[in-house]
Formats: sequence, C-alpha cells, structure tokens
Amino acid sequence: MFFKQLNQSIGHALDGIVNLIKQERNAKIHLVTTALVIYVGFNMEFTAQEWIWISLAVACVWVAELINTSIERLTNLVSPEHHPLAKQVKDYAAGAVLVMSLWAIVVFCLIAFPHLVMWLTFSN
Ligand SMILES: Nc1ncnc2c1ncn2[C@@H]1O[C@H](COP(=O)(O)OP(=O)(O)OP(=O)(O)O)[C@@H](O)[C@H]1O
Repeated sequence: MFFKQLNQSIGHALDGIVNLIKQERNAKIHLVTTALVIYVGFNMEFTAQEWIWISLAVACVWVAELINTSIERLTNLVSPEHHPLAKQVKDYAAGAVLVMSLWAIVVFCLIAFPHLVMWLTFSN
C-alpha cells in the first residue's frame, strides 16, 4: 500500500518533469545545457566537491523553472484576462528563474575556469 502510493507520487512528479520538457522551450534549453555541463564536467574531471556545487546549481534552475511554470499555469487559470496583478505574479516568477540561472552560470564559470586554464597550460 505504502509503496503503491509512493510509486504513484513519483509517477505524477515525473509526469510534471516530462510535460515541462515537452511544453516549455526554456526547459528544452535547460535540458541541453544540463547535458553540456555534465559532458564538460566529466571531460575536465571535476572533483566531488565541484560536482556538489554544479549539481546544486543545475537542480536549482530546474526547480525554479518547475515552480515558474506551475505559477504561470495557475495564473492562466485564475486570471485568463490580462490583469496588472497577473503580470506581476508572472514577472516575479520569471525573475526567480533569471536569478537562479545567473547564479548557476557564475558557479559553472568559477569551477570550469581554473580547469580550462590548467588544460590550456598543460596542452602547450
Ligand atoms: N494574464 C496576464 N495579465 C497581464 N500580463 C500578463 C498575463 N499573462 C502574461 N502576461 C505578461 O506576459 C508575459 C509572458 O507571459 P507568458 O504566460 O507567455 O509567459 P512566458 O514569459 O512566455 O513564460 P515562459 O517563457 O517561461 O514560457 C508575462 O511575464 C507577463 O508580463
């Protein structure tokens, strides 16, 4: 019984992630970016500590996008007509994704840059 309910909950959560990727252009960009970051990380041989920061940053962007999209959907349901408050709600949620994305870029640059310098130094 417990495992059946847990299985159903995980299924609904996975449905949400799959639908996000299918329906949202930004989620497709996140998916490609996530794959690229993992590829670069393996090639540059990130340490365990670096992977912790990278995975946290990547997860934060995905969580922000999932929450942003659910807020967008809920706003469309509650306020299908244009309304100044609906605009504010959507803009705040989009701002949250932007903040998380910029932080993730900073984390990636801080981690990848020293690896790149080492690689350029030793490849010459
Ligand atoms: N009901 C509304 N009332 C007022 N302004 C709205 C409303 N719906 C959308 N907007 C404005 O249009 C912008 C775009 O809204 P939309 O719902 O298309 O999200 P979006 O930016 O396309 O989301 P994403 O690109 O993440 O899919 C919002 O950020 C908001 O400024």
